[in-house]
Amino acid sequence: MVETIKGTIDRIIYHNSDNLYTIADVDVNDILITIVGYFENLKPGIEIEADGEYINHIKYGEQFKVEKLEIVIPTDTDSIYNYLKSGMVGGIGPKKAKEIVDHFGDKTLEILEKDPMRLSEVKGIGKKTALLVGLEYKNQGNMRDIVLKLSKYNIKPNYAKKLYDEYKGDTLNIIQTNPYALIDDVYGIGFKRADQIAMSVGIEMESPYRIISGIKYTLSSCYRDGNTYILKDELEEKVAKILGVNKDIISHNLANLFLDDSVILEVTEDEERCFLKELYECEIESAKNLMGLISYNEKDSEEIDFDKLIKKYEEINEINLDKTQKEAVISAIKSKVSIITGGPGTGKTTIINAIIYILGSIGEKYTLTAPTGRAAKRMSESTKSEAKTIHRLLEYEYTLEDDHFLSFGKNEDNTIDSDYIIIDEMSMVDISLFDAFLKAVKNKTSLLFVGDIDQLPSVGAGNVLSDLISSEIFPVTKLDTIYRQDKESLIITNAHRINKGKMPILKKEADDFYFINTITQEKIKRNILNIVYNYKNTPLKRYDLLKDFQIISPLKKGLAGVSELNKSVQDILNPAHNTKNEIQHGSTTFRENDKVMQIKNNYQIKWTDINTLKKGEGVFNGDMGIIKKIDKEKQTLEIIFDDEKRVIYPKEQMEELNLSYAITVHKSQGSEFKAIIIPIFSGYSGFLNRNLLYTAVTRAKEMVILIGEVNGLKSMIKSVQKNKRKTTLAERLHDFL
Ligand SMILES: Nc1ncnc2c1ncn2[C@@H]1O[C@H](COP(=O)(O)OP(=O)(O)OP(=O)(O)O)[C@@H](O)[C@H]1O
Repeated sequence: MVETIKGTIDRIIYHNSDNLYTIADVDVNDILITIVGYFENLKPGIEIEADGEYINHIKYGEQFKVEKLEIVIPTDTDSIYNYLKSGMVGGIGPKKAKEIVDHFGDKTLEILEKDPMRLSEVKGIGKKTALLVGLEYKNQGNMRDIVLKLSKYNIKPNYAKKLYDEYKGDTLNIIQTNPYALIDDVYGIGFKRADQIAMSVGIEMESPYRIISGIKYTLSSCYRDGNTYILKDELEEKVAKILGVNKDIISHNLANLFLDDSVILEVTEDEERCFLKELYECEIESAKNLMGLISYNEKDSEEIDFDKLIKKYEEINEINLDKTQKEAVISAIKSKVSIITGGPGTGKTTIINAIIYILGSIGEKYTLTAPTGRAAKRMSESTKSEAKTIHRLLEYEYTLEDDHFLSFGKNEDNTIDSDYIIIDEMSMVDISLFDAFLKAVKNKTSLLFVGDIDQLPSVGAGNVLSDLISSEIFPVTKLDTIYRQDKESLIITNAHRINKGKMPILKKEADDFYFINTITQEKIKRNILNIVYNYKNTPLKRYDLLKDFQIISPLKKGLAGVSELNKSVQDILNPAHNTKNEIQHGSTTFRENDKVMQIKNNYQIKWTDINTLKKGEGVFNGDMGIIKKIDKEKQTLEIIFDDEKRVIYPKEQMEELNLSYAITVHKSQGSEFKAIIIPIFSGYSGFLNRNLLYTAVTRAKEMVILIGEVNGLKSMIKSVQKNKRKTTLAERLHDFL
């Protein structure tokens, strides 16, 4: 039965600022009643009136479940003072509250609402503060109103708050006319969520907003799978299925998108392709710029005495480059654009070092770069020369004004000053970054792309390294002699075996490659947890499990997927303790000393180098760090990334973080760890393939432990992910030949 209670908030027992779930005690005529519901900004001392029902909670007893809550605007000066001093209106604390109420008496709230500038009559309040307080007061009233109205459309308060923050007074109007606008405007709202809202608001199934949004959503999911285009027929079918409408309606709306150029249709002899405009342009521009580069002028390398320089390099480094390696060095220096690909331990780094030695000797200015922070760091260490991430090399900037726009300081008008640029880990470079990079390359500059073609392709769209090789336009050296191969070390031997489709060798005496045979995800998980728990009695004993060790799982979900493993391993490696602060975020508990990973690029977040105190911006997808401190009051996390960058995460940014005791293979690309555990599963045909296993195994420097099913291992090794991505870079390069 719905009842109404009226009283004063006595204390807030719990408040989750994420979803606004709140538990509070309310003093109703001297009796404390516990209310639960979703509220923004309740403070002790505030008077409320709430409609709801009494429920019996198994653990907490009787509670009042609130359906509707209104803050009673006080009228007498004491109540107004209590209301203001509670901090309800940002910018006014207890002292100011008293001064304001003393000055305006029972007219205070009227002044706040209608003529806030008069607040500056109070000593110590300037015009600016008066304006800000007035705006805040107005904002709160509007927000309460809108949050309430949105709840009718089943929009929870946490979303309602995000919407209000974005649209303010226009919120209702936008929700009722085109909720699909939310997808672009409000972080965290995707097509599915917007569509649910649209349906509850009563938007027509066949509304053009809905169809067009569905088309764009489907195109972007094809882009997320790595393709740069999708066949028209396939697109129409997919959209029709997702939206539950007739395919003809999709064709009709798609035609309009072709007309305004936001989707590009390309008809070839055998295909009708649909592209998102940006990706279409990226592939064409990249091809044009790259071909422009090689046509600019041939390099004059006649004068270089390669034999002498290579010999010298060999003497200094006490190494003899083999024939292929020497040819790779010479070809790389002679060519405007060239490629070196090879698996682990085949000499890629050795060749890069030889090349930069020669470039240094002949006085050419070279630049080293790699797609991720970790890969760039490794490149710096192995070459003893500075290597930057491609983003940093391009001097990325992120502007808030222009709709969260990422731009690069280095571009066609301000090119990179270098004679020779080497990109390592090229398999991770996607078409958008490649396009931005090529725009910033001078005509005189030569390029060398180094990578391992058998690794998983880039997370973003495109298949750049593979397309460059298959175009057969640039000199390519494929390294296949394995040099780093200690007698008893099996990691590299086995990585190459896996890559060739053979089962790994499992020798008793080898102490760096283990396979623990077990079936079912439950047992796999139990085995992993056992090893972590008893690691002092296992071969992992020589490692620091926070720094040197990584669990790399092919799956996100499931018992032995990343999410579950993270929770369980956290309990073992960093259990709760009264000396360690914690913060709850969604279903994740972040605790001091936890290992975490940034899961999306954030170009703006500020960091301070803990050694040099240098300041900078940007933490990127895949960066890992440790939570050093949690400020429970301010609800912030202090994280140190890569032992050097200190970053403070406010509550709303925590959705960009995951625990990272376990990470996916995709997130592990470009990183290396001393010891890793990989769970091996059966099933998921196609997804669990050879490249995935190969990429995971090659992340380990000293020890690999595979745990799972032999049949799963066999089928992964058998399953080859043949270049399934739909991309056109190779074709475009030929168009410009
Ligand atoms: N021609 C050679 N003769 C002897 N040793 C070599 C030769 N080429 C490379 N090596 C050695 O093999 C090891 C692996 O080489 P390098 O690190 O260059 O390979 P890589 O392809 O970069 O491997 P990874 O991708 O695993 O880092 C190094 O210790 C290197 O000194």
